[in-house]
Amino acid sequence: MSGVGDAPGDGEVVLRAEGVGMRFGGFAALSGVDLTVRAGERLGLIGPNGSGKSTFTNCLAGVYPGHEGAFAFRGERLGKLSPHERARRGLARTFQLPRPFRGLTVIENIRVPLAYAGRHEATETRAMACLEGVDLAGKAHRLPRELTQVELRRLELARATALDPVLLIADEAMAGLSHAEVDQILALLFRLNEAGTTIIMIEHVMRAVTEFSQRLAVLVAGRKVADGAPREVLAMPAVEEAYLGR
Ligand SMILES: Nc1ncnc2c1ncn2[C@@H]1O[C@H](COP(=O)(O)OP(=O)(O)OP(=O)(O)O)[C@@H](O)[C@H]1O
Repeated sequence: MSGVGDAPGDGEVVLRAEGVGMRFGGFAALSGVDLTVRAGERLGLIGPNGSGKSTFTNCLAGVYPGHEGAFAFRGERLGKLSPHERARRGLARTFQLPRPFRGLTVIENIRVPLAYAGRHEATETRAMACLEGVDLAGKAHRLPRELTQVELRRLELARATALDPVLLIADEAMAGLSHAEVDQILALLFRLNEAGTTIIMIEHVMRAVTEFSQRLAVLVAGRKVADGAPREVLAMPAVEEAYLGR
């Protein structure tokens, strides 16, 4: 399958994963995964529970430096770069369970990553702009425990995108949200993508992932079994079987 379909497929390659694998003890959670992502793309990375999506994300983010294979990000081999060094190069992720600093206000939660990255210039203004981008400016001085679930997801997105990442991996940003809340997060992700951020969406909410993605890559039991235009991928027997558990 060609992969990129009629998406902006001729853009610069932002990410190239080659033969990525990860073992936990004797168990291969991920095996031989190749993936190419181009600038501006909206890619859905799907697969049943336990198929390796988060493991792939953790390998890419630098959490598992002992993985097999290699990543090149904007042409640079990531090698043993730490998660922090990868973030500085424009790689961002959200976590399945938002992890705000519970003792800090909403705006302080954004100022911390900005300061950590050495962006001391006007961090207050920049942090407020980030919150405006996710419609949370009105809650800037609240504590995370005062936020609703969808507001926490929006804060997580603001935290992840405060440094203007080149590539954002949104890992189950919509789990447990209502239909209307899923639409809120989708709208934010579309907005980020329109502003130039390449996005990999890892999601079980199929309505959202099919609406969002120009391309789908499917993992089953740690291997990539499909990669291409959503309609074609979802019609593939291997994908149907994986989802129907046959
Ligand atoms: N730190 C770990 N130690 C041992 N096994 C792990 C570890 N992390 C993941 N696994 C196993 O690796 C496999 C892939 O897990 P992973 O979390 O990557 O799947 P996933 O596709 O993200 O699942 P989900 O959709 O449920 O989040 C699973 O069998 C999981 O139990």
